[in-house]
Amino acid sequence: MEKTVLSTSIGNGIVLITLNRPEAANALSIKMLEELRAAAASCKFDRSVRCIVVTGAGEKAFCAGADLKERAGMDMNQVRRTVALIRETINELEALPQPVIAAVNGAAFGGGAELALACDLRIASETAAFALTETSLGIIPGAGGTQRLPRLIGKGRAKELIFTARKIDAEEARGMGLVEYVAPPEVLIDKALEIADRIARNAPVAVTQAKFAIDKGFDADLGTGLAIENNAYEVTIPTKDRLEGLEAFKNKRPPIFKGE
Ligand SMILES: C/C=C/C(=O)SCCNC(=O)CCNC(=O)[C@H](O)C(C)(C)COP(=O)(O)OP(=O)(O)OC[C@H]1O[C@@H](n2cnc3c(N)ncnc32)[C@H](O)[C@@H]1OP(=O)(O)O
Repeated sequence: MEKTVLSTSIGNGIVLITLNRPEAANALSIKMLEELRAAAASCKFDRSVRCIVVTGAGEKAFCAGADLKERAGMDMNQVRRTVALIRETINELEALPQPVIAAVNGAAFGGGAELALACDLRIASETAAFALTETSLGIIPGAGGTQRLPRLIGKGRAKELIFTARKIDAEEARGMGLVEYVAPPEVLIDKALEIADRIARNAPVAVTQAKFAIDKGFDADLGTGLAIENNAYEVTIPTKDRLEGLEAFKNKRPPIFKGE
């Protein structure tokens, strides 16, 4: 049976994860969720992985969210179980120690938008569109959308998008701070990989600790956040990479970081 998630190591510690159901707008079937979970788990424990890029196969959709055809045949308990699977998979992707970049190549609707929201950075194709369509389907965003969207773009804008289920294009998304960059479709992956490569060249322990400090500190009060930052900094002090950074600076050469 064809894989619905392709995980490809493309060198320099970068892994490209492709949602691969273009004929179904890359909707999150149970099989795809299980494969995505497995792909995330294999990155989590692999110290050689320094950055992950997630994209969708085809030109039309990044991810159309929950598989609504699969859902149509489910009873209420199966729906609960499937929504929990979507939520957990997206949470696990967010919790990866390495940075995760969404290369949004087309429509990111419902759970697809929520997947993008759980990534650390979002690069959108000029042809991308975003929407939390759930209220138009009689449900609410159930995979973090009601929580991550207001944290990213503010409560009022998030409420407007969620209450109206309005679709926005890539430029509007950028204006709101929902995406960091917009790129022409033909260079979207190159742009995402360029950023991934810049990240992958930095000291892995430093990058993962910076992610940890930002994510864990973001919702805390400032004092707690600064204490989290201090602890995260402490982790970098005994590393060989810190000494390599100093040595490379002294010798005016690029550092070679090993993640130790
Ligand atoms: C916790 C999470 C909750 C949720 O995620 S709720 C679901 C939220 N998702 C949506 O509201 C998206 C619904 N889909 C769409 O709006 C459109 O589709 C797209 C904009 C994504 C793509 O539009 P276009 O390029 O015109 O293609 P197309 O003909 O509509 O779709 C291609 C094939 O993909 C199937 N498909 C699209 N979305 C889903 C989906 N979410 N679940 C299952 N199948 C989907 C279609 O039916 C069709 O298939 P066929 O060719 O057999 O007619």
